[in-house]
Amino acid sequence: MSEHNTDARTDADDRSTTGDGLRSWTESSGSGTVNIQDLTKVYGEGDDELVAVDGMDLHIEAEEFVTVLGPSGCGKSTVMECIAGYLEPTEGEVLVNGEPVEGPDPSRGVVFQENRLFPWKTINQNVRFGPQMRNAVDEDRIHSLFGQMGLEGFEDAYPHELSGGMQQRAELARLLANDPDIMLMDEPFSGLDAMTKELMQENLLDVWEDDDRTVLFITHDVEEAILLADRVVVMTARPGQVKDVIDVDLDRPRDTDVVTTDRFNELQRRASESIHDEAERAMKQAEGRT
Ligand SMILES: Nc1ncnc2c1ncn2[C@@H]1O[C@H](COP(=O)(O)OP(=O)(O)OP(=O)(O)O)[C@@H](O)[C@H]1O
Repeated sequence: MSEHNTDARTDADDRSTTGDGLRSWTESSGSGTVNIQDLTKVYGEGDDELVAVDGMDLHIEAEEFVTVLGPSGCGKSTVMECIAGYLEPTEGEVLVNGEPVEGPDPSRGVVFQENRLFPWKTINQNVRFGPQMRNAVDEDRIHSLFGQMGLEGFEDAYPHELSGGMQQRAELARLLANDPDIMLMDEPFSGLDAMTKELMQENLLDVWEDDDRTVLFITHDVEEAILLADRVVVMTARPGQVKDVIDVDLDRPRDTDVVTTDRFNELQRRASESIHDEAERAMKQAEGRT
């Protein structure tokens, strides 16, 4: 067992559950370590077998903001879905707070590029759906989330009545209503226009700086990866592994102006160089040349 894993088990000792096995509302903050250990995920069988991720190791500290960069098809979403508990690893394991992930849990909230709001429910109904299912609605919290996400006045709107940016704010509010320890974000802003994306990045940084949450954020955008992260993990082309980990030593709190600094540019260059060869390999794979 690795040193990191031992640390994570100590965190797990402090973890409490309610009678029905779900993390209780008040006890859910403060933890959120993730240990990915020798994770391999193979899809299909025989001639259709595809090794998406091969022996990946990564430790994420509680309250850390980690972004993941990698070429298309290198297994980023696969890794995230193993942490979320949507997928089972073929080999290896994912530990959260020292315990193996055995399925989805509200303490691990997921946001995708396309929001998963219920189209037939209002924004208010969507946001309170998770807590309602667990009999854990906190009216003050729901109310303050609407303020924090700039959704006041849109409580009774339906998702299709909102812009793409507003829908992603509602999606974030829906996620935060569950007070997750860990936020798993799979290219959440990639479908947004540049200005909305920048506002959402600032919004997310504010949310993260205010609360004690671990964030794993997948992106193809090198600038976004550095702007948000404590550490940028660069993955290899498929089968995915960790190629490089870049410590982002930029001051916090951060806003989008930081992208004009020399240090930002240095980090951006390093990340771009690191991903360049992998992107080429991924392109050859896609063209069937490897
Ligand atoms: N359910 C599945 N069945 C078979 N192959 C799959 C399945 N899901 C993903 N794959 C394949 O596994 C590989 C990794 O996919 P994954 O979506 O994890 O990559 P990614 O890095 O998130 O890609 P992208 O950046 O394009 O979103 C890809 O080649 C993909 O086609």
